[in-house]
Amino acid sequence: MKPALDLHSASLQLQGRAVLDEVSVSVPFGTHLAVVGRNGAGKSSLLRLMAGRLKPTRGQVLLGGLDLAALPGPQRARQIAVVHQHEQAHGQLRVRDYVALGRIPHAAAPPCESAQVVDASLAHCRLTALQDRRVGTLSGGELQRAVIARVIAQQPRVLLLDEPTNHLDLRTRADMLDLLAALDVTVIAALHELSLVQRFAHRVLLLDAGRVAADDAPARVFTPELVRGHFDIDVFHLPLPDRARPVAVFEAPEPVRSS
Ligand SMILES: Nc1ncnc2c1ncn2[C@@H]1O[C@H](COP(=O)(O)OP(=O)(O)OP(=O)(O)O)[C@@H](O)[C@H]1O
Repeated sequence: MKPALDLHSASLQLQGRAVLDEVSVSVPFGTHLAVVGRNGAGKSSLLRLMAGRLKPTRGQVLLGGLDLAALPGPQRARQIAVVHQHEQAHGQLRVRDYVALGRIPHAAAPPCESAQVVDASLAHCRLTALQDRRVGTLSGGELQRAVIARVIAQQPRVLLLDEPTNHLDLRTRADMLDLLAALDVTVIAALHELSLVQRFAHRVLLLDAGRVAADDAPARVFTPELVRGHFDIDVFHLPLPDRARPVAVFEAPEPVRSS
C-alpha cells in the first residue's frame, strides 16, 4: 500500500527565508507521528505543506501516492483534516451543529449516514451529553474535544494537528492524546509537550532549523544526547513500579550559581 503521506526532498522558502530544507518523510497509513523541535524549527510550516496550504519551493508532497498540489480541493478535504493552533470560535453554534461542520466535504452523503457519523464522533469524544450546549459555553478542554469530534466527523485518512494540547491542564492533555491514540487513521501532530509524546506517537520526527534531525521510535529520539543537543535540556528515563515503560522526565539544567 502507498504511504498516506510522502514528502520527497521538500524545501520551503518564505519571503526569501529557507524555512524547510530537503525534508523527506514517509508516513504509512495508521501511523501516529509526533513532530517536535524548538520554537521556529518549522513544525507548523511542515504541517501546512502536508495540508496542501503551502506548496514546496522544491520537492514533492504526495497524498496516497498522488501529487497533493494537483488534487482538487474537495478531494483533498475528504482526505485531510486540519486542526490549527488557534481554531476559529463558533460560539453561537450548538455542539452538534459544530461537529456536523466536519461533514461539509461529504455533502453528497445521505443525511442519515452523516447523522450517524456525527453521533459516533460525539460519543468518541464524550460529548453526547453536551451536544445541545452552545460552543461558546464550553470549557477549554471540552472545546478541544469538540474540535477533535468535528475532524473525526470529516472521516479523513490523514489528520494534522498543530499543538492540539495548548492551554490544557496536564490531565486534559493526556486525555486528548489518548483520544487521538485511539484513532485508526494517520495522525500527525506538532507537539511541544515532550513528556506526553510517547502516549500517542509510534514515531517522532525531530526538526531542527527546518531539517530532519531524527525520525524514529520515541525511545530512540529521546536519548540524553539528542535531547541535550537539540533542545538544550536533560531527559531522565525513570523506571516506576506501576508503569510498563520508564517515564521520561524532561528538565532544563539548573543555572550555575556562583558561591
Ligand atoms: N510567512 C512567513 N514568512 C517568513 N518567515 C516565516 C513565515 N512563516 C514562518 N516563518 C519562519 O519560518 C520558521 C519556522 O516557523 P514555524 O512557525 O513553522 O515554526 P514552529 O516550529 O512551528 O515554531 P513554534 O514552535 O514557535 O510554533 C520561523 O523562523 C518563522 O519565523
